Amino acid sequence: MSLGIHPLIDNGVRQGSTDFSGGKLYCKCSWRSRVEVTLNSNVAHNHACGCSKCWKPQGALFSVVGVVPRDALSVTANEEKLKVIDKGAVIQRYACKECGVHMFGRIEGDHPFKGLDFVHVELSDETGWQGPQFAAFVSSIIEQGADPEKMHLIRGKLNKEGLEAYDCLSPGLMDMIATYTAKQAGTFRAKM
Ligand SMILES: N[C@@H](CCC(=O)N[C@@H](CSCO)C(=O)NCC(=O)O)C(=O)O
Ligand SMILES: [Zn+2]
Ligand SMILES: [Zn+2]
Repeated sequence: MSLGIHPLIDNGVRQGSTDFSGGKLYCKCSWRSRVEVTLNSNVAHNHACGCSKCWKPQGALFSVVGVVPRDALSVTANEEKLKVIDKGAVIQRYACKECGVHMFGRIEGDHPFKGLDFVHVELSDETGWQGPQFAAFVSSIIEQGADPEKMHLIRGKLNKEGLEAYDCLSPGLMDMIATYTAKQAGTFRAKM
């Protein structure tokens, strides 16, 4: 049985190159009218995400999404085809109105990840992008119809491909969120 986790994971995760410094992402429209996003940076914290909001390719249970500094991202063709799919979400996801692909997600309000844009490197023809490092929001796939009884198979496959399976974010990202929250609360480094 093929679990269809994600094309970048199903047949083995490929790690990128450390000296890779970015490339272009394209939506799925024909080349004449496709939205083009240029990244002047590799991604970081690249991960499989099981949440219901991140864009997934057809048939995949997970999205693969990483971050770049906001200043490293520019829309370089057909920007007028982009629209924010949910203005109420923390991450404002800019999708192509025609093919539906999410080209990037941006946080505008106060947030620990403000300044980072969320992108899907599978939209690039280039190799060298950081490979997926872990899986986040794994249990959330149940909300989209996955069978709870099959979750051990999903987590097993993720682990087999070297990805730790978390039901929220990775410890590194959770620490970033908690550090931000502690600074806001005035409790940062108050103990130990
Ligand atoms: N069970 C929910 C979880 C949604 C969720 O909190 N998603 C995270 C991760 S997205 C990238 O890692 C998040 O930060 N969401 C903020 C946003 O999407 O605006 C579900 O599945 O919907
Ligand atoms: Zn498109
Ligand atoms: Zn997500």
